[in-house]
Amino acid sequence: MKTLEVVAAIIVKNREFLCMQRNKSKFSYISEKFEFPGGKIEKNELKHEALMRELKEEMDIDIIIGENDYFMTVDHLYPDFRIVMYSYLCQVNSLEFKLNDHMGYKWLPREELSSLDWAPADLPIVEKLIKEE
Ligand SMILES: Nc1nc2c([nH]c(=O)n2[C@H]2C[C@H](O)[C@@H](COP(=O)(O)OP(=O)(O)OP(=O)(O)O)O2)c(=O)[nH]1
Repeated sequence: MKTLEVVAAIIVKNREFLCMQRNKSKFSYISEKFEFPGGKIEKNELKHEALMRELKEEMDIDIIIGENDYFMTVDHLYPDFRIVMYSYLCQVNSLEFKLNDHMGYKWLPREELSSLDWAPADLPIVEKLIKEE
């Protein structure tokens, strides 16, 4: 089975988390689900560099992400592929972004994160965010 290495950004502003809604997909289990923005790491890319590139491409966001912002790794088996997802936590004071690649978004406080229909691989991240305070 194919393994995808993915990076994702947990962006926090005024104690609210940026939750992005994926577009429709042929894979029902990720279609229109919520996720943390990011994408696949390309060959020879460092993880935090891949994440900055993806945020620029998908949302026109310029933020600096460093190895120190690492939050957790999720290893999840979907029916058609496996993903290993490295997440990074980024605090911002203000943020403008575009929806180049998503159908919508929500800013939610920690206690409301579990109300969304998340991509299954994101659930361990959401759980850890809810527990940490
Ligand atoms: N970016 C991101 N991907 C996630 C999350 N949760 C989750 O299961 N995924 C899955 C969905 C996709 O199968 C894969 C990431 O692919 P992607 O489509 O976002 O990445 P990409 O921009 O590099 O892809 P592409 O459209 O260029 O092929 O990881 C998440 O929180 N963020």
